[in-house]
Amino acid sequence: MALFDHPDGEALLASPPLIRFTDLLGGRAAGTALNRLDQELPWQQPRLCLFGREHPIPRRQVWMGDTGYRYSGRDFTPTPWHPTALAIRDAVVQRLGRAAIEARFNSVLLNRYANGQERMGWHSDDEPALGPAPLIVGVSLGADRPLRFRWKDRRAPAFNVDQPHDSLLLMGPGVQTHLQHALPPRRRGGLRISLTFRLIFA
Ligand SMILES: O=C(O)CCC(=O)C(=O)O
Ligand SMILES: [Fe+2]
Repeated sequence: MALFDHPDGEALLASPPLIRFTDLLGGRAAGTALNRLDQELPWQQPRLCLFGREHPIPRRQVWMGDTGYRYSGRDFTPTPWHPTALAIRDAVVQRLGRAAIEARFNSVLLNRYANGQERMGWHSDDEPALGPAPLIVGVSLGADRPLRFRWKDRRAPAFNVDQPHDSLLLMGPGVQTHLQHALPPRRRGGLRISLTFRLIFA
């Protein structure tokens, strides 16, 4: 079976591969996971330097995993694995395994958006420590906020990907090379927590 054949995923792009899977944990478990992560993690709002000025990021975040991480010129020491994040990681690996996609993750960035105003700007997850062709998986819990993609060479129009509660979005090899993504603000929208799983090479 080819690497990106996917029995129950929905291919939003074939090349580079962008595939969405829904109903990752199941209704009750997904709600419980959202609540536990919301209440039990040490959410932080670091200040980042942008165009020479420091701003608090417009969301909260936690780095979790086995290795430190460098992001926007800052070093982050990870929080130890929370059991809920580990359970979600296991569910992701299993679900992808059923689609014949082999994945391994040693790190996750959790983002907490309290409301529609909180957001993430345009970027690619292309830090050298992720290797040249990373497989990154984003899991969404809570409010449905679309992720917006644009091609770096503007060869095709930008597009939105819906990220319903309890879904996962796989960004396969090449996605970070050729596209950027952002989580734009929305007029409405409640709490959302995303987990983006990565494999970091020490
Ligand atoms: O919250 C999201 O859906 C986007 C997260 C993201 O792009 C990231 O963690 O790098
Ligand atoms: Fe990202």
